[in-house]
Amino acid sequence: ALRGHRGWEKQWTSPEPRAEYDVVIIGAGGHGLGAAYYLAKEHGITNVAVIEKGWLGGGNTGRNTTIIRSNYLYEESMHIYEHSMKLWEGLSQELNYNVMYSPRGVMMLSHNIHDQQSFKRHIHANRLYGIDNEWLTPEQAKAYCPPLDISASARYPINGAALQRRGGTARHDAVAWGYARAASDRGVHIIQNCEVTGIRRAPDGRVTGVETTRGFIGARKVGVSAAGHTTTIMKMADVRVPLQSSPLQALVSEPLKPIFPCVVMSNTVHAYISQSDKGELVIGAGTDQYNSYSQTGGLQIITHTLDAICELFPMFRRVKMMRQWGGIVDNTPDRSAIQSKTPVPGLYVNCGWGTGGFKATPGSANLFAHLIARDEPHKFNAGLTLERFRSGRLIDEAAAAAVAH
Ligand SMILES: Cc1cc2nc3c(=O)[nH]c(=O)nc-3n(C[C@H](O)[C@H](O)[C@H](O)COP(=O)(O)OP(=O)(O)OC[C@H]3O[C@@H](n4cnc5c(N)ncnc54)[C@H](O)[C@@H]3O)c2cc1C
Ligand SMILES: CSCC(=O)[O-]
Repeated sequence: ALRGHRGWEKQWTSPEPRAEYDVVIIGAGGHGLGAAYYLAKEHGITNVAVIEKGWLGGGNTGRNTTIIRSNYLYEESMHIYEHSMKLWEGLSQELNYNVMYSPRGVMMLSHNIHDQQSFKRHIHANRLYGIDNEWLTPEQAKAYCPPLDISASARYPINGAALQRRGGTARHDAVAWGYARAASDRGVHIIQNCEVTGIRRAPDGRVTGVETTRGFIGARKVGVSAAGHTTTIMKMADVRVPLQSSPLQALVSEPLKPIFPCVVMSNTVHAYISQSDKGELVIGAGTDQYNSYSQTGGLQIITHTLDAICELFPMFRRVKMMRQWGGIVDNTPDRSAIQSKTPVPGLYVNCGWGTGGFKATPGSANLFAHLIARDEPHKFNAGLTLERFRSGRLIDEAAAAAVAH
């Protein structure tokens, strides 16, 4: 129950933009809204505006399959995803908004010796860092998720699985709404239906504000948190960012009685599945193989994914699909995020979360706020620099990305 339930009055204000703010954040997704909240709450910076071209939460934050986990390979990744996981565990209380965090377990299926070696490497690395992750035999995987077909005649044989029991799901809309209300309560302005069309700079190169469809808005600091649209925005400041924007699709089935107890993912067959609290099977696919800003995607991608789901879980072969959609994900060459200062003084960028940034929402927001407020990274996001693509100090998480990207 929400403490001090507020009835149905407005959840957040929708003010006219001021002429100037201390900080402007471009993008009212979970990352941008959360960063504004933490700027106010942890750094006392409340003269902040989050500028959103559409409606808050309407981007990937409201379009994802809500999987949360921290079982990545490298220390830089484990820092930020585990920081996030710990924030997820207390987020409903922090925001006084039920984000429906559900640690039901995330199980990554192994189909061949390569999968097995890769997952066991992740398990050992995670355990060294203090992150829970364990190897299951096929029989143990079936016991944890009874609908799974582990028979020897299965189209995609299973030789084991990696289980993170603290992994799970959360309600994506609620995360955006919770951060928006909490930020707004602390004086942050959320300016929706206001597209950023330019980034203005002073003669010495420093950022001075953003051009928008509702006029110029001045700011000493600008944080870009626009996911699939990052490259087009950073180009407004002559900053190139190594991202590929492409569609990632998901779909939901007709509602069923509770039948699916956890999250199951398969890198090899490009499919993952969970069941929402409304009873729908929530199914995700790999990315489309082309760059695009369309929030749709190719039919062949989801039919392949449904083939895989039907082979892994034969009992779902007669279930009807109800709705399909896509988002535009921003993948970096090494499949790790960028949270960094830029060559433009006062301009900061948070991007590259690709297909896996929902799980990072609270951690990323918290650390992006730190970077903007202090003009230097926290130790947990210090490795996520734009510079690494020049130095070659990459953080290769393609295997942990979990589906074909
Ligand atoms: C189908 C799908 C499934 C996914 N599943 C998972 C999952 O299970 N687990 C997981 O961890 N991750 C998942 N992801 C990835 C995750 O959704 C994203 O990485 C994450 O939500 C990004 O959050 P964000 O706040 O950075 O971006 P967004 O929520 O996309 O917010 C960016 C905002 O910037 C706004 N914007 C863009 N350009 C401008 C402009 N010029 N002016 C003003 N505003 C602008 C957009 O309108 C948008 O609202 C999935 C993504 C998709 C598409
Ligand atoms: C879209 S893949 C979801 C994840 O990274 O756990």
